[in-house]
Amino acid sequence: MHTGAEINQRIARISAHLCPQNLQMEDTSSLKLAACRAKGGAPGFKVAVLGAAGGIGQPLALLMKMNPLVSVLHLYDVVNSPGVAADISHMDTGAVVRGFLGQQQLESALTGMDLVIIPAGVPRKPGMTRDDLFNINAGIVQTLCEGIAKCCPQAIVNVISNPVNSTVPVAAEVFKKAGTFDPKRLLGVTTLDVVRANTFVAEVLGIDPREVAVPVVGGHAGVTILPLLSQVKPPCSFSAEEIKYLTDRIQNGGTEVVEAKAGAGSATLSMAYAAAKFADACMRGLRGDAGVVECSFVASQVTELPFFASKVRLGRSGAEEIYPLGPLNEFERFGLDKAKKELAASIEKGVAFIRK
Ligand SMILES: NC(=O)c1ccc[n+]([C@@H]2O[C@H](COP(=O)([O-])OP(=O)(O)OC[C@H]3O[C@@H](n4cnc5c(N)ncnc54)[C@H](O)[C@@H]3O)[C@@H](O)[C@H]2O)c1
Ligand SMILES: O=C(O)C[C@H](O)C(=O)O
Repeated sequence: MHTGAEINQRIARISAHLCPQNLQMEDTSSLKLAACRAKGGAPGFKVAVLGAAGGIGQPLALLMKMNPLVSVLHLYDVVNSPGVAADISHMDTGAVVRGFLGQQQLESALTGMDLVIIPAGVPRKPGMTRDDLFNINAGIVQTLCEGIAKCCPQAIVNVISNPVNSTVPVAAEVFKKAGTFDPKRLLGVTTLDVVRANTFVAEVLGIDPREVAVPVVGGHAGVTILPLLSQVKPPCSFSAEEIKYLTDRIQNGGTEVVEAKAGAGSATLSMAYAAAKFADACMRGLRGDAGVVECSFVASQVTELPFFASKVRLGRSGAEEIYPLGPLNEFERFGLDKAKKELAASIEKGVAFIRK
């Protein structure tokens, strides 16, 4: 026999699980119950996806729900997140899913998170550059990072929103202003460039892309995307024609998808795959795994620029080691000079947006 109070508690717990987006900030009893559920679940990391109802956000939420390293998954958006959360929450994997809708629930979405992934923002249409997204997306990233600084300043932050070359500096400035900036914990996601490079190089070599590792350095837009084809693993050589073809295709992979989608957005599925791969690497680093190395756009001293993408070793505190670029050939040195010129302006634009 259950008492009336026990039955009420059980109903509250089930409804918090089914409709977690309905939880109010002041509804502390439901929040406590939801927290108990999380504690009772599999050990792992608490992850928030901001922009979870979007083209990237939805498949990324699905992939994070499938990741055994995730114990709690918070899905935040300004539209449609309750539906996405309800849908994803029916998957019989370990992570407890909660949805959060609108600015008034941002703080609840962020509190206690270990890893925050940001794919919120508008995507490109044909004819646009990533920089054309700056005016809208910089403001979105600013608001979300202000929430992170307040509610989970220790979290690892993965920035996907474009233009990454500027939104990462925006995020850094927000954190500096709040006194919470830790350069090791702020990572711009450039994994899609590496994923594309591995795929296109494997096609040319006629081998399995899973056997290929191409370092891609610099940034995440046009000529700032610099694949180091002289450092491909397994070691191989390319003709001058192949180098030109591969470099152009890797640098314009995003535009290739934007044009193919013909106004319906930019890469979402391959991006969700890339973001999930990078988030998994971040969590393996947080767990203390050795030798977790990925390319990422981070605060860096590898060049004279304050931010640069290169190989980083991910550990318990984020990007614990940033590797130098290694020997570059003449083609790559030329590409690096071009990349740095464009990157300097994009970084400055992001910094100025907050310091204005
Ligand atoms: N880093 C990369 O390699 C990479 C790759 C692909 C796309 N992107 C970028 O990712 C971003 C998202 O792309 P998408 O295709 O998912 O776009 P989308 O329009 O499909 O989804 C964006 C989502 O963000 C949400 N959003 C808008 N403002 C928000 C706010 N203030 N708080 C929370 N959520 C908010 C929207 O409601 C929407 O659900 C774009 O800026 C795009 O350029 C980056
Ligand atoms: O190209 C875009 O606008 C989206 C993204 O940056 C990509 O590389 O696919």
